[in-house]
Amino acid sequence: MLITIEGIDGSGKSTLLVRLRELLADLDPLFTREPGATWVGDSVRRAVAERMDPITEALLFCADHAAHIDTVIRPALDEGRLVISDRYADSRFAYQPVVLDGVLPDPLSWLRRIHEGWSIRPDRTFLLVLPVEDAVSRLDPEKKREYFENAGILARVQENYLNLAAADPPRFVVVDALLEKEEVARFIAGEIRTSARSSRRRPRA
Ligand SMILES: Nc1ncnc2c1ncn2[C@@H]1O[C@H](COP(=O)(O)OP(=O)(O)O)[C@@H](O)[C@H]1O
Ligand SMILES: Cc1cn([C@H]2C[C@H](O)[C@@H](COP(=O)(O)OP(=O)(O)O)O2)c(=O)[nH]c1=O
Repeated sequence: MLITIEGIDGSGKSTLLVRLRELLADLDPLFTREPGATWVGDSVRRAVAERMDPITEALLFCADHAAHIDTVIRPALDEGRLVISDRYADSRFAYQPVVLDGVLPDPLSWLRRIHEGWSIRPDRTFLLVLPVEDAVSRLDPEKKREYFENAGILARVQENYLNLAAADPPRFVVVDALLEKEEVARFIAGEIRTSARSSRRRPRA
């Protein structure tokens, strides 16, 4: 079963993942992430840091996804493991339309098309949602920021995420990321357990 965790920068994904490792240890999940589960992720980070053109950036994120599926996700799912990914395809569908706005006529359709036929659809996606000002105030002022990490861009990214969730309610669980950390983690861990118990075969995209 494939579970993905999504949300804007500062929504609490990394914090949640640390706690899920403890709370779900008995299920022996494989924890992974995008970008950066393979060396292709280094190219993505470089492209983002150098502000390469948006098409190059989107295709590199996509290449990272393909390598991630091939080397990490598919082998683990084939072994019947529970896989939990910190960001996945929905990050592309939420972030890149903002970056590609004005570059392509319909960025979301283009992004969906280039995932078709090979990407694996998650069984469940937990989307952490909070007011953008709260997310920005949580970001570490000492850490170098990607250009995505500004309130104007993140507001549009979060709107895209909410539209994705509204279009696919069986898959998405929208979680209030302002709740106390432990409450967020326990709720999501409980939902993953329930899904893991009831899962039979995993559907593919
Ligand atoms: N539920 C929460 N309530 C308050 N602060 C939180 C919560 N979750 C995370 N944080 C804090 O917010 C900051 C950003 O969280 P982080 O997990 O790094 O977010 P992300 O990985 O989504 O960018 C960290 O300082 C973290 O301790
Ligand atoms: C996976 C993915 C991430 N991103 C963005 C979200 C983040 O701002 C940035 C890096 O992701 P991430 O590594 O999660 O952020 P952090 O540096 O806080 O650990 O890339 C995209 O724009 N598209 C994508 O497909």
